[in-house]
Amino acid sequence: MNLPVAFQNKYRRLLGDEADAFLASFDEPSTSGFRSNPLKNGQPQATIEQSSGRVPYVSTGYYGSVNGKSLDHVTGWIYSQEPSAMFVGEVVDPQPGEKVLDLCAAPGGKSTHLIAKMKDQGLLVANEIFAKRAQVLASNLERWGTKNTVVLNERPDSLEKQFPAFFDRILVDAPCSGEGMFRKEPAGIEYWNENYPAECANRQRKILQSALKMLKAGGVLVYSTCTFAPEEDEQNIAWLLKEYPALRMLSVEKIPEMDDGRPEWADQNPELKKAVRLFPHHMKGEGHFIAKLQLTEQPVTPVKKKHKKKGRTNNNQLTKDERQLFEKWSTKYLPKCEFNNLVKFGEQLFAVPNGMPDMGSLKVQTPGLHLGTFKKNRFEPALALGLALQPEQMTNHLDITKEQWRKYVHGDTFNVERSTPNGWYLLVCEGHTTGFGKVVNGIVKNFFPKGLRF
Ligand SMILES: C[S@@+](CC[C@H](N)C(=O)[O-])C[C@H]1O[C@@H](n2cnc3c(N)ncnc32)[C@H](O)[C@@H]1O
Repeated sequence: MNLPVAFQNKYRRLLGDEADAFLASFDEPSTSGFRSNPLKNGQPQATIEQSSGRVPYVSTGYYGSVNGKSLDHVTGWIYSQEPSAMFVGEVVDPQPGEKVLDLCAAPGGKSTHLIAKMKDQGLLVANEIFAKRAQVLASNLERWGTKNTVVLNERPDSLEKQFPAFFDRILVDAPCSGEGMFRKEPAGIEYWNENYPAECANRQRKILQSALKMLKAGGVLVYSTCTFAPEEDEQNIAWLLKEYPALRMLSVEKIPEMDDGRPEWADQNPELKKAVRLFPHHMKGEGHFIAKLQLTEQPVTPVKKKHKKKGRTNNNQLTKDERQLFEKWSTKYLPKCEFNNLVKFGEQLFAVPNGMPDMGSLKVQTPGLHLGTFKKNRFEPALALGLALQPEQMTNHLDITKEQWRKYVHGDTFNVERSTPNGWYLLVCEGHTTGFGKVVNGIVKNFFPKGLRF
């Protein structure tokens, strides 16, 4: 790989004897991987059989690539993620019932991992600053089948006022110079110059300042990058520890192939050893830096008074007729499920997770579980609801063949036995809930969203 000379010189200076092995690793093929989804009702056997083994530090992690059109992928039984990035979710280690923020979340590798570790209990706020990327994030989380995730599309400093000292854990998986992505995306090398890591470090510090205003006393902050640059890694953590005396480093349990953080690449503070470096010349994966910190006391920054924002407008409230329509539908088809905090955005119905404060004027991509759409006098269930259900939760579920599933994702109708009663069905293929279909006189009408068909 054609690495810039200044890049090579920098890492020769930093790594000494190890530099040859480090620089040679850029000529090796990149490593891919995937995680299985414990929120679903089975194991993605078909994909696991194609894998080349388990990732030793993530119980749901495997080495191997993913077919984006496979049943396992389309129904969210797996998420494609580079193996060293998988360690971040393990370090965050969120617990069921907690309030967690993933501040730089798209496309959703870490968010899907975090909500899985939370057993989909509590609240995950997944935020992404760029609108297009926030859409991709929402779509990936929809496939994953989460009920307790809100997707926002905000700048970190706009969130501060809405969530003062609110979260138990915050992940800042920061935008960075991406040196660990050079093997996968060699085009990234073109952006690199000697000053680029320092520019990224400035932006990262601003994001960290916002994050700290949203962390509870006793809360945990995890900072990660996919770059090797000390400016963005140890030097940013050294800066945090100086700037915020109420922060302390927490140890990260490492496997032998993982490296300690390098105090000598920052201000010599030995605490920096508690951070972890994943290097591509020491282990399988593209590389990462992760540091875990705890806020020991009251929030370090004076919490700004929450501005009184306009509450949810009447447009978000359901009319009596709509409420009755949904209740009738859910009593018939989902008698064992309970949906709280119902809100409407346009004609779309959502269940907002418990514990989510008023969203005021925030840019909301998805305010919770998308239940469906009101259409004149009908309620039409959403794909997200279908993907968040277990087959036995729905009164009617229909086992379909792989061939029928292919017709479904292509947007076609297909036939079932004429004696099948009319009504809504959760379509289940080889144990995977795939979405809804409506049986009308032996024909399954297709409700797979147009934009996702293939
Ligand atoms: C390393 S990526 C996140 C990857 C994601 N956590 C995952 O695991 O899939 C960093 C993200 O930060 C976003 N970003 C860029 N500039 C930002 C800023 N100034 N503040 C917050 N996020 C930013 C990028 O759009 C990008 O989606």
